[in-house]
Amino acid sequence: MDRYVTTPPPRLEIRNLRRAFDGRPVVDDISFAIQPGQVTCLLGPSGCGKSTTLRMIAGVEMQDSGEIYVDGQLVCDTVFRLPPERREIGLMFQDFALFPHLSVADNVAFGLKKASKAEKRARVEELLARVDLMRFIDGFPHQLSGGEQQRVALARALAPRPKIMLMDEPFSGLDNRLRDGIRDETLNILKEENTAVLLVTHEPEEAMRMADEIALMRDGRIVQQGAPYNVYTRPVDRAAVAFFSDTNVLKARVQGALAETPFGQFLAPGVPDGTDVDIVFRPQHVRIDFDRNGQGPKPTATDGTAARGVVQRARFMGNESLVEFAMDYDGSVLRATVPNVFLPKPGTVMWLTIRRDKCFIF
Ligand SMILES: Nc1ncnc2c1ncn2[C@@H]1O[C@H](COP(=O)(O)OP(=O)(O)OP(=O)(O)O)[C@@H](O)[C@H]1O
Repeated sequence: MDRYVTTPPPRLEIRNLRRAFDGRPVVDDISFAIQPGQVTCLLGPSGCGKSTTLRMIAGVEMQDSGEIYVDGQLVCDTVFRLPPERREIGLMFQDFALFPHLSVADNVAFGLKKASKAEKRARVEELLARVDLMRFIDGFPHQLSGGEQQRVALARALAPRPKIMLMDEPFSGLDNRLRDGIRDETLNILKEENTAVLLVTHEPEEAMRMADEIALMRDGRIVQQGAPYNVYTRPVDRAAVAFFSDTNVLKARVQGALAETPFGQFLAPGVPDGTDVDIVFRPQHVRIDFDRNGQGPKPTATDGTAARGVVQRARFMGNESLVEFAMDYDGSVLRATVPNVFLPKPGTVMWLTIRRDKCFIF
């Protein structure tokens, strides 16, 4: 019996990928790996280098340095370059453009160059059944809705059994209600096919919904990588918090490992005396209490001291209400969200506390 258990190499691995345009680094030393059946999301604002990374993996853009491996085999470095069509990579982009003059069946069969007629037909039928579109097999793209076209595009991309699927904002052309369903369905099919998926998006909700792992990108670099829960709850910096949600910021100076604020003291272990810090927290972690004869709630260890604020504006957002307060201590605005309907009148005096365990100090 074999005494050694070897772990297979990742389905896709990129090492130290770099690309500059006109001397400006656009992809700046990016490395990551994706296993079969895993969805990794490159998430970041417009222009941070997501699409360029994807294009290098697809083979339509050359890197300045770095390597790309599929199943442990070198696909591309600065000397060797496997042509795009031999990389066994499927592509899905926002403007997925089915071929308008080809039938649905011929669109799906497009990448099956080497297969026999019978094999092609079998694979086309299998995939169209999988995306629940067999009834359109002899139809043409213009007879399909946007969502149906998207599902044909998925079937077309999957037909040659790619090892890796690269998706660049593939759902952004669809309207909201349709999008959730198609996203989930696409994800199920990709998982069943055991495809490694690299999805590019600038929408945190999409990344949280789809990804097993998020790689947060900024200015050509990956600033944080991990499971969505970890990236959301343990952000590396203020911008990483702000990328996922609205934020509030308190400024404070540290003395004796404590940051003094109108909401009481915050622990700042290891921060040198005299350092100015930002205490960052999300609106859902602000607690609101009514004013009782000019008093707020008593200080507690978990919520600190209450600070007095006056309601400026309250808006109903569907699942929650967003209330903006002008704070007494310096007139700055803090935002709080409250589940369901909570619409106090502008001018109402209230007391705010902040959940200590949900704050980030940078
Ligand atoms: N061929 C090119 N020549 C010059 N600059 C380029 C080229 N391709 C991309 N860029 C620049 O590189 C930067 C990153 O572009 P890229 O498309 O990778 O970003 P992105 O994160 O995908 O953004 P978006 O979500 O808007 O597509 C941008 O500033 C872009 O203008």
